[in-house]
Amino acid sequence: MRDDTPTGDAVTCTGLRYSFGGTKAVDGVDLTVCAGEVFGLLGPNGAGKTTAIRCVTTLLPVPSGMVRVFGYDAATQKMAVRRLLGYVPQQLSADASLTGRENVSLFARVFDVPRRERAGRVGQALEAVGLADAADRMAGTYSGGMVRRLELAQALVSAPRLLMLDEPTIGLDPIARTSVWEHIMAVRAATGMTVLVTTHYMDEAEQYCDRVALMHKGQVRALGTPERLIADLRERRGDGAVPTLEDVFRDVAGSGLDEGGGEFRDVRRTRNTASRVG
Ligand SMILES: Nc1ncnc2c1ncn2[C@@H]1O[C@H](COP(=O)(O)OP(=O)(O)OP(=O)(O)O)[C@@H](O)[C@H]1O
Repeated sequence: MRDDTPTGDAVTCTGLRYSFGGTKAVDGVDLTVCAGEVFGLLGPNGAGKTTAIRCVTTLLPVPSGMVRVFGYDAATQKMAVRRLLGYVPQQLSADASLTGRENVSLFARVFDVPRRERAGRVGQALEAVGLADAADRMAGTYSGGMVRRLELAQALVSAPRLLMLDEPTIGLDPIARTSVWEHIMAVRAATGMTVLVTTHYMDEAEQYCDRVALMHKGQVRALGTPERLIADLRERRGDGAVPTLEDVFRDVAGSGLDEGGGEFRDVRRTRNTASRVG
């Protein structure tokens, strides 16, 4: 019998590069996401986070370097990689004119959840994100936090081993942000899935991520547990003050962090995402 249980590290990127014309969006990224951890890819607008994770999802090709997901090559074994993934993109992926249940059912069909298991799995996914009671309402009537949780259910219905979330809490109020994270963490605790998340909310990363990579201008400038990165900066500064993860970021990114903060396209996309869930 074939054993499909994925083994080894969840994600390995080696020398990953991706350019849009002359723009080096990802400029030589090396990182490993261990199985079962919550890994945060952090950085300001335009740092290269979305491009990097799109390469991992196989939505973008890997023109240079290597990306592996549980050992499968994202360039040559796309379908094997896709079968292991759940992905919540920044752009809206729920249909406002369908109910929550219909939206999740659609994803169950797309991801080939066996017909006889479908209704049960859709119900479980909605339950897992706290939407069981609202499942038969139109998604158009949901609050921003509920829409994000619905998108989470869509990604969870295929029981992914690796859940990838691009800015899952952008534009949400603090209560809705906490609720999204609590549901992610509960599913992760129940299933042992790996979570790879991009965010520019340093406080969330500090609270929920086991390890983080700080990206700036297409490169990983620091990588480790939030505690280690903070302790290292504290030691370097030697003034007794306890820095935050944001201080660490400013330290590794230098003054570049304040210059512009991404191109117009990046800011506009962030605003669009924020306003459609807000
Ligand atoms: N489709 C595209 N065409 C041209 N350039 C792009 C495109 N998508 C991204 N870029 C550029 O690539 C760089 C990295 O963008 P990317 O979206 O990966 O950053 P990000 O860290 O995810 O930003 P954000 O937080 O705004 O999502 C930026 O300079 C951006 O302008």
